[in-house]
Amino acid sequence: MRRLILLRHGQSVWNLENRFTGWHDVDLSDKGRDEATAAGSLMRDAGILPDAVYTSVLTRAIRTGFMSLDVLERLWIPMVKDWRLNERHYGALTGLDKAETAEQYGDEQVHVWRRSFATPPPALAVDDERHPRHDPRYADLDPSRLPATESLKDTLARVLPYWRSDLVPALQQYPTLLIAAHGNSLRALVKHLEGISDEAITGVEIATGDPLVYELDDDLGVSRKYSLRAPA
Ligand SMILES: O=C(O)[C@H](O)COP(=O)(O)O
Repeated sequence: MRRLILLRHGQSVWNLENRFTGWHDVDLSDKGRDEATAAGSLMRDAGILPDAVYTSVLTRAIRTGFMSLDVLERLWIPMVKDWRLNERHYGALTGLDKAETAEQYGDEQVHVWRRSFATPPPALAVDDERHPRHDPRYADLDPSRLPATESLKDTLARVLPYWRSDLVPALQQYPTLLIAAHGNSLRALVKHLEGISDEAITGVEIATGDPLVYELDDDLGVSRKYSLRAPA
């Protein structure tokens, strides 16, 4: 049996401030750090010990993976960081207050931007300092691959090739694989793993700091799924 643990990072400072975050690199809040440590304790208490961790290139996910492994005394396992596990890019909404944006554009429009499958938020201009072309961590990537905004569909379109090229081989190598990532990059993975429709995925939420365990058969089909914070 293979095990995949999906872990959304703990609360970030911008989650706390209710701001659209996306690819902005904000760190964990104090509560988020506690959640990351608690996620490690949940894995330890369940006897679920990751053999490798895959994460994004954003501090809140990296630190969540690191802090949970620290509890497990497994900081020595391989840690792979890849931009394709980043949060969905929030485009021109990046940094805005979610409640103020809802007052300006209406709850319905903001809900469409946040949860519709295929409608992306307004895009960033290339010369906007928030555009990933200005961030040195993406300097080695062909600029045409860098998003100026993303819907969940766009996020899936970068996560899925990475699943096939890197995560599936990693699962074949490591019996228990931890992915420490983000609400929407994980929703994209969950959609694929569970075969959730474009409509139904709009209602799927992933809690911060709650390790979701997928037990997978040899063909990587899901045989069982449970949350470590609220086991069924
Ligand atoms: O990027 C963000 O702002 C959050 O991490 C996820 O936001 P959402 O709940 O609006 O998808």
